[in-house]
Amino acid sequence: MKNAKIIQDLQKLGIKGDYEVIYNPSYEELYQAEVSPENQGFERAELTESGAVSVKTGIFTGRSPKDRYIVQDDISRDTIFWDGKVNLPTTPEIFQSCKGLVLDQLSKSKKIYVVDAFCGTNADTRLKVRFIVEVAWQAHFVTNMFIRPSHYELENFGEPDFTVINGSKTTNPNWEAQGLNSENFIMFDLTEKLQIIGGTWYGGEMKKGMFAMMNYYLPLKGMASMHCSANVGEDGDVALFFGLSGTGKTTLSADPKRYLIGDDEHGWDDNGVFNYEGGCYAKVIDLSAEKEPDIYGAIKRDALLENVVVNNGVADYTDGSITENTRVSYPIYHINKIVLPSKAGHAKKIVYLSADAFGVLPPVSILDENQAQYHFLCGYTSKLAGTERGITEPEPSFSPAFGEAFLTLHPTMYSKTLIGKMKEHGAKAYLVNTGWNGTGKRISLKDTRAIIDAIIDGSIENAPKTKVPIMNLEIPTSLPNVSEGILDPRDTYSNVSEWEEKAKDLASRYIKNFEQYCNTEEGKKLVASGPQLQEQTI
Ligand SMILES: Nc1ncnc2c1ncn2[C@@H]1O[C@H](COP(=O)(O)OP(=O)(O)O)[C@@H](O)[C@H]1O
Ligand SMILES: C=C(OP(=O)(O)O)C(=O)O
Ligand SMILES: [Mn+2]
Repeated sequence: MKNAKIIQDLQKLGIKGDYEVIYNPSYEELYQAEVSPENQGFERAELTESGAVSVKTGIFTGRSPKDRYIVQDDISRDTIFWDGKVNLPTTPEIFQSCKGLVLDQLSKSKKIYVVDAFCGTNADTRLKVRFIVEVAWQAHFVTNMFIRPSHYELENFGEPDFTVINGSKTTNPNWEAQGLNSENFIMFDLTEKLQIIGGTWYGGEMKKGMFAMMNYYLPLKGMASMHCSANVGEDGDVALFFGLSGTGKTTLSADPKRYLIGDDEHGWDDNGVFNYEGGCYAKVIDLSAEKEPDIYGAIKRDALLENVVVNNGVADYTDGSITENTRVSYPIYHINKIVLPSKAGHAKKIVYLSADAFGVLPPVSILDENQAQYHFLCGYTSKLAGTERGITEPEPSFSPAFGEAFLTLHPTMYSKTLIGKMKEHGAKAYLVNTGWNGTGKRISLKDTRAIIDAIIDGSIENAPKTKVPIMNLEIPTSLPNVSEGILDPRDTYSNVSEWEEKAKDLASRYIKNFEQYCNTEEGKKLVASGPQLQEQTI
């Protein structure tokens, strides 16, 4: 019996005691478990009018990067990028101590949910991940977000490649003596191939945790591993949308004219682009059926809302009183136009989404090959409110590969692999500002969508163009269906000198940030492709 084998596996891992195992529950079983009156506190879910259930994730409504550690040992020592910020080192001893806490917590459970799922569409590069959780909606979350194996695949799942044990109900009392940041922890051990979680209930730690692991294994095999959404047109033309949280990956990839490949995490190998996930995780703050019909329509039975205010069973998407980072997860087939399995050919258009809080960047710039590399390494954008603890308003940030928080290797590993693929397949890159301009307002979704259309149908290449000084960017001055007077950011200021002042400030930030890449000839060569404080002389 499968369950007897799973219980044996859990006992071997150190989850003792007498518990019932619920293995890969169906959506119906998950629903019954989530709304059970036995649930306490944040375990509870409530049914909403759309058919989706809604939960609160407790004090953690976003990721907690300062509590995230990777064990430093013989496997990780010389491979992980120990930048002192994203990948914080911990010792095998501290990991074992926290693992003990998580095992003790689960050993007290009467019910344990075990979900076996895939991370990665292709059999040769996917991770077979086993999630072990005690909260029903956490099992629902990973069922939505990861690739659901077929019955046949589940029968033949074999040993997992990676295991995630979520002990969100426990915290670490020894954190101070152990020199950790807090009683909460998210830890990875690459030798044991294990992620453990304590303190935080936020499901994003499991989702982005496995993304960080794919970001480790795939580039080491020469593949690009990317924080981007992806879609494909009728002709098989693939577009990628890179960007930090809140910049528009999910929104802009749900395009009724195209087929969705995935909304957040992809690889690119010799055959093309492929999704890591089996679902989407969309922001729902201010969501409306008019502006975002595909995402709105995806919120139905089996979708899982997080931290949304619900009044008498009706979700109020305008209410950000719990967090700005209100979310919904749903299986990818809740979007009407998709490709399944989630993969397609090689990408032809690469869009870097940047939400510029300074209002300096043009809504769209056309990048040449060196600029494509320069801006990918810079990853200039803003951290938007909500997805990370402590971020409450847009904070300018240079996030290499538009995903610094999830890079396990040196940033140049990601630029090398991506730029290599781009050159091989003749892909063109564009920098799109989905943030602010001189009006003080965010560029409208309608304008951004028209810009994306012009990139995808190629009309941007035939548009009249000009060069924006200081930022050293080439822009179109007119595009079909894009509002007049916004394409050149200088036109959105009452006085051009205002823009210039801000642009100089931003340019010096770019230049300073890029110094870290100037210790190689290759890096130094790219400086000329970035913003310039002096007029360039040839
Ligand atoms: N011009 C714009 N382009 C894209 N998104 C915009 C724009 N203006 C406002 N938004 C809003 O910003 C958010 C983008 O979030 P999302 O697509 O989930 O980002 P990501 O997937 O990159 O985290 C959505 O709530 C969307 O409605
Ligand atoms: C879910 C996250 O990001 P995104 O908004 O890119 O989906 C996250 O950063 O935890
Ligand atoms: Mn997203």
